[in-house]
Amino acid sequence: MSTPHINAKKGDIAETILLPGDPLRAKFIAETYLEDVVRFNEVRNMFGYTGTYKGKKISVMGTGMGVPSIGIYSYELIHEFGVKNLIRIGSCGAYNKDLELYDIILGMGASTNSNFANQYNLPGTFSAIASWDLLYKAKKVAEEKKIDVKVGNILTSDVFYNDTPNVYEKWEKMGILAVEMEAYALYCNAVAAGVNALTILTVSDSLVKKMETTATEREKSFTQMMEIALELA
Ligand SMILES: O=P(O)(O)O[C@H]1O[C@H](CO)[C@@H](O)[C@H]1O
Ligand SMILES: O=c1cc[nH]c(=O)[nH]1
Repeated sequence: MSTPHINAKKGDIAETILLPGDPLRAKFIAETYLEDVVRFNEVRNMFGYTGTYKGKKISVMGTGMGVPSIGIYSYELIHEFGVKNLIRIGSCGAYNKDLELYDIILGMGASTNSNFANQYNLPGTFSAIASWDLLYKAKKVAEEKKIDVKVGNILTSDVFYNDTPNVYEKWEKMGILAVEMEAYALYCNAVAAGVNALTILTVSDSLVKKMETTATEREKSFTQMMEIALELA
């Protein structure tokens, strides 16, 4: 049951999958946390792995950057491979002044400047929200692990390098905690198919404080977010 983008058979991919944007973050998670790992995808170097974590089957795969990319992968995972729980684990830029590097956010909802939801021909604006079950579980896991998490609205942006200076201040005024580039599409695809999705983010940089982590840190050091997500299988 291969697709143009995923060279795997149904059954090769677990019902629960972690989805970092970076395929090398997927490789790191598979190598660091999973047992009995099999790589099920390498098309376009978008590595995907299935293994077990504490005895439970779980997969992890990169999604690439941006709404179109995660739109493709999440749609195929849901509709061709029967995936039921899709947990994005991404980096984000803080809009809120109280957020520090490495803080963790659970994306209860995603706002956007993307037109992804136009395809549904809705007579209004669609609010994309996380699965309550996954959100609730992730919050409980974080509490058990004594990891502080912020829960709230995030922005899924089509633009990384924005030509309009300080546009983040308008979103911050509306309670947006941080910006990333995929959650809105993931939530749309999940809810339209009746499956579950959640986005967990680690603050990789702050637009307010003008601080940032390195590429290697983004690949390998956001382990608290990974460890929360792994418990959701
Ligand atoms: O770290 P990932 O998961 O890729 O997430 C964020 O990082 C990328 C931009 O650097 C975008 O994909 C954004 O959503
Ligand atoms: O989309 C993103 C991700 C991380 N940091 C940002 O500033 N934007």
